[in-house]
Amino acid sequence: MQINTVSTVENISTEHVNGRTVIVIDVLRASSTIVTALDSGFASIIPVRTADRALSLRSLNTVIAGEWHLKKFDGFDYNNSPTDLKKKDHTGKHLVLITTNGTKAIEKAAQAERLLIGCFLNVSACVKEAIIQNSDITIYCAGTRNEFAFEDGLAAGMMVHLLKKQAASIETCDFSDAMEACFLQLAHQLPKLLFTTTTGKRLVENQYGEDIQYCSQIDLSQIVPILKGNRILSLSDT
Ligand SMILES: O=C(O)[C@H](CS(=O)(=O)O)OP(=O)(O)O
Repeated sequence: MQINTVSTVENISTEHVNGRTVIVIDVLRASSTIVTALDSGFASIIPVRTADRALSLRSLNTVIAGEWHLKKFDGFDYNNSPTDLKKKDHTGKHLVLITTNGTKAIEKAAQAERLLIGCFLNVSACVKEAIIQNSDITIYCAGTRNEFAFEDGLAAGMMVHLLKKQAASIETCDFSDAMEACFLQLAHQLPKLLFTTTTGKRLVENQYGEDIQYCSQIDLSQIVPILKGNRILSLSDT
């Protein structure tokens, strides 16, 4: 089994996607929001690319969330904030979501054999599920505004480490090994380290420090989100 880690949203190629299991990581915050939404009772997530498209899906059964460069769009119910979303019961509703990096990464990798969503919150469940299929795996870091995001690299490194421990025989790329080394060296500095990353600092400036603390929790959830058509569901519901 080959494991490749892709460092930014634009670095993905068809070779990284076709016939593979792709895990989209966007720790701060899209992946964490998606895991949290499914964990707290949303029936599905509908990722979209424009605010107009999101608003066109408004109905009694939808909740609309998202941001562009951290600012909530006019007319939306929520920012891309997992801790805000959790405050109210939306059981059975569908979350329409647009984010700066995460939903773009999901769209770019949509042709994967299986597309899973991962972050610290569901890291072990996600890795376990990725191994089952026995396909090659691409760990796809969404990053931030076309740049590498350290928090995504650390989560990728943890996944690589778990994969090495659990899969029978794997081959890793240099970037996967580098991220594993970073994770092993720095894991003890979580959650503090996430406050010092580029996205972490931006979130603090915008009063979203609570999200950083929340998103740094390891294995809070057993939910593994999977893309089915144009929706993201919990794998256990498919
Ligand atoms: O909403 C977020 O946390 C980020 C915003 S930023 O562009 O990275 O500052 O978007 P995401 O798509 O969740 O990475």
